[in-house]
Amino acid sequence: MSPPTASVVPHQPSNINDSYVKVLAESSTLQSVPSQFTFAIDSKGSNSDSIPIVDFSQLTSANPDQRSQALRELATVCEEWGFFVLINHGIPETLMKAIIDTSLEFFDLPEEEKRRYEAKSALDPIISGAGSVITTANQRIHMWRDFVKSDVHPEFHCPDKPQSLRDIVFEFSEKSRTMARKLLQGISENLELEEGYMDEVLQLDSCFQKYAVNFYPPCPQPDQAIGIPPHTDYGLLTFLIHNGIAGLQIQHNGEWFNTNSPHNSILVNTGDHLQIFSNGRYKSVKHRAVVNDEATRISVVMVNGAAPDAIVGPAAPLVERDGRALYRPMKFIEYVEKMLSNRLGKGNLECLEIIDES
Ligand SMILES: O=C(O)CCC(=O)C(=O)O
Ligand SMILES: [Fe+2]
Repeated sequence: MSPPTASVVPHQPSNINDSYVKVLAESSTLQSVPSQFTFAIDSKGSNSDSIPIVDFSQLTSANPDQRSQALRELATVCEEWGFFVLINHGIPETLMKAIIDTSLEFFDLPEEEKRRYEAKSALDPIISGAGSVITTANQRIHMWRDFVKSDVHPEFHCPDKPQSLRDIVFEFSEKSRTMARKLLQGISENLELEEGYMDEVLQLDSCFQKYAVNFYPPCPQPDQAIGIPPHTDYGLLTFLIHNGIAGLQIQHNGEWFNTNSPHNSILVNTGDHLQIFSNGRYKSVKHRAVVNDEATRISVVMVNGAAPDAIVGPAAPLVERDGRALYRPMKFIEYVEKMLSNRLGKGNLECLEIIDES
């Protein structure tokens, strides 16, 4: 007689709050949003033809007139929107597709594989899970999304599986870093800072980058759940691409706008550290991810920041020009830790605001 085969018991989360949203969404009996996810929201955003587009090839053009024009446009979009659609950026379409497809495969891995990266601390270099957040109203919200994140610079980390992920994420992070540096160079010129000042103060050669993937399964009641509630991002510039399913909304003049992105474009938003560094000139844009009842949406995000150890405060020449600093300086990585462990709670930027009592 052959020995009995061990019965394989699939991982049963001890508590529904532990469950991956993907597993929940795939359950054939799910018809409404479980109560712990309930977050009533009017998810219909406005559409606008005026969401800005920045042409990267003009920003890097050898033609000085073309470049000056592109720089002026960049200054306006950073001041007025904090968000733009980047086109002609030069990242190959094959790489964009590969990172979306391979990131998607991560969520099909066996649960044990994904649970290897469950967070032990906010600064773990690789984290995967399904997250909940505390809002300003002290409410715990379960977001309708699963995620995986890894730090990719200055140290490179990446989940072991899917096997091809490592090379793809490495290449994408390198290319997006080069792009981030060029955009920041343009921003630095627009802020009339001396060449090299920003690179040196923010130690951009060792800049922090995080790769993050958000996986939003179809939701039976999209107006009763949220992918990610309204928040701003830490860092200087966030890049985002997705699988063609809309869901990112940005706040502009108090109104929520749907973002759409032409084929092969990259969505860029300004982060808290750019607001701090620019002494409030460039606001970190508030955004959220809404869900839908038809198709799985995936977004691949690359956060671009200063070096982990760089102290980020308002740029000294701007403080001099403005007569005062609007924010207290803080080490980049301390801010990230603060934000991740209290994510989407009280605005982190508010903690650094210097109130003028004069
Ligand atoms: O998935 C999206 O569109 C938004 C993602 C996002 O805001 C984030 O990961 O911080
Ligand atoms: Fe975000």
